[in-house]
Amino acid sequence: MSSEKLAALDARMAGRLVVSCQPIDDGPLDNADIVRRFAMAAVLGGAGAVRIEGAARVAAVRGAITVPIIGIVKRDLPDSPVRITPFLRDVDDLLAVCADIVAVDATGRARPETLASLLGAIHAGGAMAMADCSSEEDAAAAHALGFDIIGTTLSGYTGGAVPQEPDYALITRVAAFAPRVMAEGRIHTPQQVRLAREAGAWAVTVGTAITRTELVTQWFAEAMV
Ligand SMILES: CC(=O)N[C@H](C=O)[C@@H](O)[C@H](O)[C@H](O)COP(=O)(O)O
Repeated sequence: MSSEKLAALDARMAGRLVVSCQPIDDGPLDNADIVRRFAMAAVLGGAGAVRIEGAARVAAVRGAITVPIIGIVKRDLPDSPVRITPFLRDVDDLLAVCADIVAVDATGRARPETLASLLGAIHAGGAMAMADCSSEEDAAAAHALGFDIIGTTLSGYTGGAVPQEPDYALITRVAAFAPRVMAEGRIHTPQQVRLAREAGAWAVTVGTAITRTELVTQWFAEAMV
């Protein structure tokens, strides 16, 4: 990506909070108009960008806000564990509705289309590319391929029990070689945002703690000892 476009990305997103507006599937908030309103409320609260699932929802949000949109498509595939934007047609759909950034699963797991082809399509469409990684190896490979933003999104989600805490160590390790590390995953409090920034995050994404009301309510309900 050109240095001008990267500088523009830094100007809009470096040091900013990103709000992932992905309600729980099939829950009462799982609705395009609610996602649009979550995004508008996030911007009012100070978000520098939003992360939105599905081309139709990106389109709904696009008309309501001017901050960058990170677009993804989530799929449950029968023959691959890759869920986030697995296909070129998903990239095309997100580009068609003007996602500024397209994020894709960048783990080394079996996948239907190559990471290089997804990256090529994102850049050919004029968007920025974000790699959702699970490990330092994923991040190094994605950085070498030319992804603009490296996310810790999938750390803890590729096998075994999901940890409680964010993966600060991974943020630090990736920030040692990549200029734009998105801290993402299990960041639930302002203190955790601060720690992610101290670990070297370029920007920080918070989802569940802002837009999954059922889970946040559960945290509080369970504290009612
Ligand atoms: C692992 C996976 O599929 N993560 C997804 C990626 O889009 C979302 O379900 C997360 O909500 C998002 O990454 C934000 O994280 P958190 O909700 O923990 O703040």
